[in-house]
Amino acid sequence: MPEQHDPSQAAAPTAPGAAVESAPEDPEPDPDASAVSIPSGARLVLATHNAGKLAELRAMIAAELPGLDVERAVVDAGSLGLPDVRETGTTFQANALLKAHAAAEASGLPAVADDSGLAVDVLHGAPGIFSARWAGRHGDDTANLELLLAQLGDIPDEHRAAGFVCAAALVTPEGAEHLEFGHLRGTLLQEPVGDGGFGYDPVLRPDGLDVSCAQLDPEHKNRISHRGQAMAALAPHLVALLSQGAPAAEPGEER
Ligand SMILES: O=c1nc[nH]c2c1ncn2[C@H]1C[C@H](O)[C@@H](COP(=O)(O)OP(=O)(O)OP(=O)(O)O)O1
Ligand SMILES: [Mg+2]
Repeated sequence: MPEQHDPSQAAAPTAPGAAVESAPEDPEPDPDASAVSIPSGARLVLATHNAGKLAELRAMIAAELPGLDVERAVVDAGSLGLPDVRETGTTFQANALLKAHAAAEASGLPAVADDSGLAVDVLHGAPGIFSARWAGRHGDDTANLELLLAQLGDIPDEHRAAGFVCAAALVTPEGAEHLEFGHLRGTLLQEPVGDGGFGYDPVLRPDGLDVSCAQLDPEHKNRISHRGQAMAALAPHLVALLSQGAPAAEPGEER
């Protein structure tokens, strides 16, 4: 009987940075081997499946690492085909670390993950880590926000203090971890306002401003946001990691 082997069905384990043309003739794939194909030039994985976060994280990394070719060097979990990680942790930091470890292990590249959410004072910090699934179904921003507004329907402005929280984790394939936090305090509006951003942006008015997060231009939001703060704190670690094995220093720079 001829051996059944369809190379198009085979998953190719790849070394970090290697472009794979064809599958190996190995009929017994190693279950531990990565089935992820890494585009050449990739240096960092953003371990998120949230398009809104991804756009913000890419812009932040471009701003923090001006020498980096972000288009090429920064890939995301979705485009690598990495599965969504079950967020089994009970804190933002635990879930950020879970997501970053999973992506770093699967890709062989350093990975950054963000676990974030909205914490409402009168709800003792809820929705918190349950922000993305507050209305029951994961990632339905409109349903989440409408449920929250309905729950707080009787609460007057002076008791609507809330804040975004972000834990950002950088994990290397060897398992080294860096974890940083950021917060953005504000007041929950009675109705959604603005059409920028994502998630709960239309219902949080940052302290000191008279617009919602969804009315800020992206640069302004990133400058003051929970995610912006956490990523700024992570930046020196990212710079140190990504400058390892980097080409040359700037002309004239002492080494
Ligand atoms: O700047 C923000 N502006 C508005 N809403 C935000 C923000 N930052 C987090 N949020 C909300 C969205 C989601 O309801 C939850 C994050 O949940 P979180 O599990 O961290 O992300 P996710 O599941 O959407 O994507 P992933 O886990 O793949 O990164 O908090
Ligand atoms: Mg999530």
